Amino acid sequence: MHVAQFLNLNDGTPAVEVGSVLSGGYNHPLLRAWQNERQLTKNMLIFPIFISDNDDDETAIESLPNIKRFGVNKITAYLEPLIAKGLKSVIIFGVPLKEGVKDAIGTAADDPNGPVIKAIKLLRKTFPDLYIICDVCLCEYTSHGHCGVLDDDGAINIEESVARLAMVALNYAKAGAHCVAPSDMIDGRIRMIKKGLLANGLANKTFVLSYSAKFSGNLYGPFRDAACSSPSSGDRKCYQLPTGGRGLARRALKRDLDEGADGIIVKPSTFYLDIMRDASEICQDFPICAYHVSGEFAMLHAAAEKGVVDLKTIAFESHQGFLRAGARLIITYLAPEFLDWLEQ
Ligand SMILES: NCC(=O)CCC(=O)O
Ligand SMILES: [Zn+2]
Ligand SMILES: [Zn+2]
Repeated sequence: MHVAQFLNLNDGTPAVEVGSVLSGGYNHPLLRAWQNERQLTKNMLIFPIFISDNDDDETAIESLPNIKRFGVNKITAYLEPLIAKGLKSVIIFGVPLKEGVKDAIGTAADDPNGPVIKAIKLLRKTFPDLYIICDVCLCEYTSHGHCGVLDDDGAINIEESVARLAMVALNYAKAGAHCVAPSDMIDGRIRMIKKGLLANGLANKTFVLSYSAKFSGNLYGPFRDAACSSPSSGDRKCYQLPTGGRGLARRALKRDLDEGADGIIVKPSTFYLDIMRDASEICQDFPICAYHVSGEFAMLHAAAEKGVVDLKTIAFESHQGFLRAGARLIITYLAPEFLDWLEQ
């Protein structure tokens, strides 16, 4: 019996109508590629690198699979094959390991002989086409491990923090960084950084990529192992956003654009796709970057090791999700793997 008769559809309409059939639109691999709002490409990948002040350092980080901390004498040999495979950009995190180098204002952050400034100069010279982003924060360099300068009562001193962060950003730009990315989340630093760059003739040469929507939470643990940057007391909840703070994130995104950000970061990524979507509306004329943070990366590896997921498949699924939500750049520890996977 015809299905229309069986269902008592006596009006002569077929059971499946013209507009019901979507599958004809994606029944071929090429058609599925056409459905992607954006295809993941090598240009989108930004690889985090940890540079310590031990020049010969090459240390594996247990909680960050396949990721090592390098000294300046070891980093170029590590990056060379990745750049040959198409890596276009890195974001540098400095790690001071030497005894006594951390202080209240994070002097080591922009020490001319410190790891970040040395790495910027070395990478600019060795890899002229590599785009160099520097994370700008104080937490790796302060004795208290907070992201700014503190008052006596332990609260962030906004004025002093912002001034110090702008100084660090300017020194990175002067050393040759193409982009500075302030991750501290302290109010007003984007405007001050822009002012400093402008006053020194560097505003037109330096991209300010603001961590505008950075949430405090449980996903930064492996990074803190790598960068040795856990706060010695308290937490970062008074400057990083609370998990439920969608409205705060929207306000921070608008504020940072007003202050002159050239691009923005949403961090972490997987659990904050709504924020990424918000950012793609609020910052629609700006590049939006997802930061797939250390805890997210470690979770994917752990699940893959347990056989719960396939690493490559889940990596594409998660990163494709960031693009779908509106991101156009991705800071990811999976960059080396993607360079291989995107060749296959
Ligand atoms: N500013 C960098 C971080 O706070 C952590 C990133 C990560 O967990 O990968
Ligand atoms: Zn910090
Ligand atoms: Zn941070």
